[in-house]
Amino acid sequence: MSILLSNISKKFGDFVALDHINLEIPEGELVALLGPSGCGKTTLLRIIAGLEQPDSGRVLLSGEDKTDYHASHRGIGFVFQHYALFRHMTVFDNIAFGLRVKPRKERPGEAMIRRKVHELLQLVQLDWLHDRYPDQLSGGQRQRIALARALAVEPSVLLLDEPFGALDASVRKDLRQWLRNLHHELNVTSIFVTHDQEEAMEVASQVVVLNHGRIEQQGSPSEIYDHPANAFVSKFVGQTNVFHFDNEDKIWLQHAGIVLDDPEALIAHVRPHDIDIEKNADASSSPFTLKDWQHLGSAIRVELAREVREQGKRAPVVYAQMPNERFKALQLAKGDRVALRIRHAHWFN
Ligand SMILES: Nc1ncnc2c1ncn2[C@@H]1O[C@H](COP(=O)(O)OP(=O)(O)OP(=O)(O)O)[C@@H](O)[C@H]1O
Repeated sequence: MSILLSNISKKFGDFVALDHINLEIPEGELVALLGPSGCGKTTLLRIIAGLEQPDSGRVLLSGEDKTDYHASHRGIGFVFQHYALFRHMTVFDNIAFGLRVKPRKERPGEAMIRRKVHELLQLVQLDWLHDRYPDQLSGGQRQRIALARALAVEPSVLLLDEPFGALDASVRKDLRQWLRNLHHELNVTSIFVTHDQEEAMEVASQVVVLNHGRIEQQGSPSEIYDHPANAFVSKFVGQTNVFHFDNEDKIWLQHAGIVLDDPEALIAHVRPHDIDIEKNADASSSPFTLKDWQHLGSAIRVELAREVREQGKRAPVVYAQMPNERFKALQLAKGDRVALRIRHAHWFN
């Protein structure tokens, strides 16, 4: 099912939670709504689900205006972080619930329900837990059962609000991959809310970046990361160094290979992996010294301190990132003076 949101606005009292949202999601996409806390992600999800009414604007599902339809008549399944399983029911009964409460005419027979629930349990790879109660499951298992329960009624759209929010980092990582694979298998149009940019980039085919109730950018993970529409997106979707071309940064930026081709744009954002460092003759006149470094696994993050000419001013630390081998080859020690080479910058004004 495709989703079209046209001019959606929503206020709570005087507070504008959503401000003229226009968004088109083609059938079968796996979309991440990404943004800082309070930017309106959950409100938008609830409006699509029919759990909240917009003040203005329309929600079209497969081209049909469903704005005034009740949540139960939209063909949407949802999994919310705090939308707990029924504690007094077994895993099996939790998943069967949606099928058993269907109107008599649409309700499958008990044998059919049994088959379907076991199929879903195999899909989420937890068939062996069918007779347990929710309290006897781990957090990750509970989330997978909640997803199986949402899928039981064959929704045309799946909405997930911070589905892995409460889980620890390694379980989260496994479930991300698992959700991606599951989506490949089922191809249900799905939207999940997250404030974790890594999660959005890793799982989604499309990322929608929200801020203060507005869409800042929509695109594939690589479009968002490599071509951020503005400074907010650039900062939010990955670590970046911010330089100002109109002050004393200008001299060393030019030394580092930066060319300003738009005179209006004076702020350069440079990703740490777009900075290389050198310990050559150039370095003696460089304002940078090696302050510290950290191992990130396959890469090293280097902290560079910069001298500033104005007394009493301190420049922010500059971060560079490089493969372990490159760092080893440089044979650096703390306090070494280094020259910077910048491969690429994004310019904003
Ligand atoms: N029922 C409500 N009454 C009043 N204000 C609300 C209500 N629901 C949400 N808000 C406000 O609207 C804004 C957007 O809330 P929303 O839950 O959509 O944000 P979010 O992006 O999902 O945030 P988080 O990542 O923290 O969950 C917030 O400032 C919130 O306080």
